[in-house]
Amino acid sequence: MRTRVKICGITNKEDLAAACLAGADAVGFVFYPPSPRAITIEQLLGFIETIPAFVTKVGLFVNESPEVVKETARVLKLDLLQFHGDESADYCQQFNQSYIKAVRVKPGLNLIQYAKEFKNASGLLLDAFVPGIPGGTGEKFDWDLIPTNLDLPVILAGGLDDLNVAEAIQKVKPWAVDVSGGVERQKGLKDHQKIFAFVNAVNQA
Ligand SMILES: O=C(O)c1ccccc1NCC(=O)[C@H](O)[C@H](O)COP(=O)(O)O
Repeated sequence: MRTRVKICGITNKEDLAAACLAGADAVGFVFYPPSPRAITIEQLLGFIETIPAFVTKVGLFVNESPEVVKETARVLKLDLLQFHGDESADYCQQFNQSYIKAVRVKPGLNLIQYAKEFKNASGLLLDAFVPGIPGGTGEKFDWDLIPTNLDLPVILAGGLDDLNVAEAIQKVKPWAVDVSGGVERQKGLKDHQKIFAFVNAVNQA
Protein backbone atom coordinates (compact mmCIF):
# COMPACT_ATOMS: atom_id res chain seq x y z
CA MET A 1 0.00 0.00 0.00
CA ARG A 2 1.31 3.46 -0.85
CA THR A 3 1.43 5.86 2.11
CA ARG A 4 -0.31 9.13 1.23
CA VAL A 5 1.38 12.45 1.92
CA LYS A 6 -0.10 15.72 3.15
CA ILE A 7 2.06 18.85 3.13
CA CYS A 8 0.53 21.28 5.59
CA GLY A 9 0.79 24.97 6.36
CA ILE A 10 1.09 26.17 2.76
CA THR A 11 1.09 29.99 2.61
CA ASN A 12 2.14 30.90 -0.94
CA LYS A 13 1.91 29.91 -4.60
CA GLU A 14 5.53 28.80 -4.95
CA ASP A 15 5.41 26.42 -1.98
CA LEU A 16 2.10 25.05 -3.25
CA ALA A 17 3.60 24.34 -6.66
CA ALA A 18 6.59 22.58 -5.07
CA ALA A 19 4.32 20.38 -2.92
CA CYS A 20 2.20 19.39 -5.92
CA LEU A 21 5.24 18.78 -8.13
CA ALA A 22 6.87 16.63 -5.42
CA GLY A 23 3.78 14.41 -5.41
CA ALA A 24 1.78 15.49 -2.36
CA ASP A 25 -1.64 13.87 -2.24
CA ALA A 26 -3.02 16.73 -0.15
CA VAL A 27 -2.11 20.26 0.85
CA GLY A 28 -3.23 21.90 4.09
CA PHE A 29 -4.14 25.53 4.72
CA VAL A 30 -4.25 26.82 8.29
CA PHE A 31 -7.21 29.05 9.15
CA TYR A 32 -6.05 29.62 12.73
CA PRO A 33 -4.85 33.23 13.12
CA PRO A 34 -2.32 32.62 15.94
CA SER A 35 -0.38 30.21 13.75
CA PRO A 36 2.73 31.48 11.93
CA ARG A 37 1.34 29.51 8.97
CA ALA A 38 -2.10 31.13 9.05
CA ILE A 39 -3.62 32.20 5.76
CA THR A 40 -6.79 34.13 4.95
CA ILE A 41 -9.47 33.41 2.37
CA GLU A 42 -8.41 36.49 0.42
CA GLN A 43 -4.76 35.48 0.34
CA LEU A 44 -5.56 31.93 -0.75
CA LEU A 45 -8.03 33.06 -3.41
CA GLY A 46 -5.00 34.55 -5.13
CA PHE A 47 -3.53 31.15 -5.98
CA ILE A 48 -5.79 28.27 -4.97
CA GLU A 49 -6.88 27.86 -8.61
CA THR A 50 -3.33 26.71 -9.40
CA ILE A 51 -3.89 23.43 -7.54
CA PRO A 52 -4.01 20.65 -10.18
CA ALA A 53 -6.43 17.74 -10.27
CA PHE A 54 -5.99 14.91 -7.77
CA VAL A 55 -4.45 17.10 -5.05
CA THR A 56 -6.84 17.36 -2.10
CA LYS A 57 -7.41 20.84 -0.64
CA VAL A 58 -7.61 20.62 3.18
CA GLY A 59 -8.72 23.50 5.42
CA LEU A 60 -7.61 23.42 9.07
CA PHE A 61 -9.61 24.94 11.90
CA VAL A 62 -9.39 25.14 15.70
CA ASN A 63 -12.67 25.52 17.59
CA GLU A 64 -13.89 27.86 14.84
CA SER A 65 -17.44 29.15 14.50
CA PRO A 66 -19.53 27.02 12.11
CA GLU A 67 -20.30 30.14 10.05
CA VAL A 68 -16.61 30.79 9.39
CA VAL A 69 -15.97 27.13 8.52
CA LYS A 70 -18.95 27.05 6.12
CA GLU A 71 -17.96 30.30 4.40
CA THR A 72 -14.31 29.30 4.08
CA ALA A 73 -15.19 25.89 2.66
CA ARG A 74 -17.72 27.41 0.25
CA VAL A 75 -15.56 30.22 -1.12
CA LEU A 76 -12.42 28.09 -1.47
CA LYS A 77 -14.21 24.89 -2.53
CA LEU A 78 -12.27 22.92 0.11
CA ASP A 79 -12.29 19.15 -0.41
CA LEU A 80 -11.67 18.17 3.20
CA LEU A 81 -11.97 19.83 6.61
CA GLN A 82 -9.51 19.19 9.45
CA PHE A 83 -10.44 20.01 13.02
CA HIS A 84 -7.69 20.47 15.61
CA GLY A 85 -9.59 21.68 18.66
CA ASP A 86 -12.13 20.24 21.09
CA GLU A 87 -14.76 19.87 18.39
CA SER A 88 -17.38 17.16 18.99
CA ALA A 89 -18.44 14.60 16.40
CA ASP A 90 -21.76 16.44 16.00
CA TYR A 91 -19.93 19.70 15.37
CA CYS A 92 -17.71 18.07 12.73
CA GLN A 93 -20.60 16.38 10.94
CA GLN A 94 -22.77 19.48 10.61
CA PHE A 95 -20.91 20.61 7.50
CA ASN A 96 -21.90 17.54 5.50
CA GLN A 97 -18.36 17.38 4.19
CA SER A 98 -15.55 14.85 4.64
CA TYR A 99 -13.38 15.70 7.58
CA ILE A 100 -10.29 14.66 9.47
CA LYS A 101 -10.28 14.84 13.25
CA ALA A 102 -6.93 15.66 14.81
CA VAL A 103 -6.04 14.38 18.25
CA ARG A 104 -2.98 15.24 20.28
CA VAL A 105 -1.70 11.99 21.71
CA LYS A 106 -0.57 11.62 25.30
CA PRO A 107 -0.44 8.65 27.70
CA GLY A 108 -3.85 7.65 29.05
CA LEU A 109 -5.82 8.86 26.03
CA ASN A 110 -8.20 6.15 24.83
CA LEU A 111 -7.66 6.37 21.08
CA ILE A 112 -9.92 3.39 20.39
CA GLN A 113 -12.80 5.20 22.08
CA TYR A 114 -11.84 8.39 20.27
CA ALA A 115 -12.01 6.61 16.92
CA LYS A 116 -15.44 5.22 17.82
CA GLU A 117 -16.68 8.72 18.69
CA PHE A 118 -15.50 10.08 15.36
CA LYS A 119 -16.49 7.01 13.35
CA ASN A 120 -17.74 9.19 10.45
CA ALA A 121 -14.38 10.91 10.01
CA SER A 122 -12.31 10.17 6.89
CA GLY A 123 -9.23 9.89 9.05
CA LEU A 124 -7.81 10.39 12.51
CA LEU A 125 -4.75 12.63 12.53
CA LEU A 126 -2.50 11.67 15.41
CA ASP A 127 -0.30 14.54 16.50
CA ALA A 128 1.97 15.49 19.36
CA PHE A 129 0.52 16.96 22.54
CA VAL A 130 2.15 20.26 23.51
CA PRO A 131 0.19 22.30 26.07
CA GLY A 132 -1.40 25.36 24.53
CA ILE A 133 -0.38 24.55 20.93
CA PRO A 134 -3.11 22.83 18.87
CA GLY A 135 -0.81 21.78 16.05
CA GLY A 136 2.29 22.41 14.01
CA THR A 137 4.53 21.89 17.02
CA GLY A 138 7.39 20.13 15.22
CA GLU A 139 7.38 17.65 18.09
CA LYS A 140 7.14 13.85 17.81
CA PHE A 141 5.19 11.71 20.21
CA ASP A 142 5.59 8.12 21.38
CA TRP A 143 4.36 6.07 18.44
CA ASP A 144 4.03 3.05 20.78
CA LEU A 145 0.92 4.79 22.15
CA ILE A 146 -0.88 4.12 18.85
CA PRO A 147 -3.13 1.01 18.99
CA THR A 148 -2.82 -1.34 16.01
CA ASN A 149 -6.58 -1.78 15.69
CA LEU A 150 -7.97 1.72 15.26
CA ASP A 151 -11.16 1.72 13.18
CA LEU A 152 -10.19 4.84 11.24
CA PRO A 153 -7.44 5.53 8.67
CA VAL A 154 -4.49 6.89 10.67
CA ILE A 155 -2.76 10.04 9.49
CA LEU A 156 0.50 10.27 11.39
CA ALA A 157 1.80 13.75 12.20
CA GLY A 158 4.09 15.46 14.64
CA GLY A 159 7.75 16.23 14.13
CA LEU A 160 8.14 14.17 10.96
CA ASP A 161 10.87 14.88 8.45
CA ASP A 162 12.76 13.12 5.66
CA LEU A 163 15.10 11.47 8.16
CA ASN A 164 12.53 9.85 10.45
CA VAL A 165 9.48 9.29 8.23
CA ALA A 166 10.60 5.89 6.92
CA GLU A 167 10.96 4.58 10.49
CA ALA A 168 7.56 6.08 11.34
CA ILE A 169 5.91 4.32 8.39
CA GLN A 170 7.54 0.98 9.13
CA LYS A 171 6.48 1.17 12.79
CA VAL A 172 2.99 2.64 12.52
CA LYS A 173 1.98 1.70 8.96
CA PRO A 174 -0.30 4.75 8.70
CA TRP A 175 -2.71 5.45 5.86
CA ALA A 176 -0.93 8.78 5.43
CA VAL A 177 1.71 11.04 6.89
CA ASP A 178 1.41 14.75 7.46
CA VAL A 179 4.20 17.28 7.81
CA SER A 180 4.63 20.99 8.28
CA GLY A 181 7.70 22.05 10.24
CA GLY A 182 9.92 19.27 8.93
CA VAL A 183 9.80 20.68 5.40
CA GLU A 184 10.29 24.35 6.25
CA ARG A 185 13.19 26.79 6.03
CA GLN A 186 11.37 29.02 8.49
CA LYS A 187 7.89 28.87 9.98
CA GLY A 188 5.38 29.50 7.21
CA LEU A 189 7.88 29.11 4.36
CA LYS A 190 8.68 25.72 2.91
CA ASP A 191 12.08 24.38 1.86
CA HIS A 192 11.38 22.83 -1.53
CA GLN A 193 14.33 20.43 -1.33
CA LYS A 194 13.02 19.20 2.03
CA ILE A 195 9.58 18.66 0.50
CA PHE A 196 11.03 16.53 -2.29
CA ALA A 197 13.27 14.66 0.17
CA PHE A 198 10.28 13.96 2.41
CA VAL A 199 8.07 12.63 -0.38
CA ASN A 200 10.91 10.53 -1.76
CA ALA A 201 11.58 9.08 1.71
CA VAL A 202 7.90 8.16 2.02
CA ASN A 203 7.85 6.53 -1.40
CA GLN A 204 10.96 4.50 -0.58
CA ALA A 205 9.73 3.38 2.85
O1 LIG B 1 0.68 24.08 11.41
C1 LIG B 1 0.22 24.85 12.27
O2 LIG B 1 0.76 25.93 12.60
C2 LIG B 1 -1.07 24.50 12.95
C3 LIG B 1 -1.63 25.41 13.85
C4 LIG B 1 -2.83 25.10 14.48
C5 LIG B 1 -3.49 23.91 14.20
C6 LIG B 1 -2.94 23.00 13.30
C7 LIG B 1 -1.72 23.30 12.68
N1 LIG B 1 -1.15 22.39 11.82
C8 LIG B 1 -1.81 21.16 11.58
C9 LIG B 1 -1.09 20.10 10.88
O3 LIG B 1 -1.73 19.23 10.28
C10 LIG B 1 0.40 19.97 11.02
O4 LIG B 1 0.92 19.52 9.79
C11 LIG B 1 0.69 18.95 12.10
O5 LIG B 1 0.28 19.50 13.33
C12 LIG B 1 2.17 18.55 12.14
O6 LIG B 1 2.97 19.69 12.29
P1 LIG B 1 4.58 19.47 12.37
O7 LIG B 1 4.85 18.77 13.69
O8 LIG B 1 5.16 20.86 12.32
O9 LIG B 1 4.97 18.63 11.19
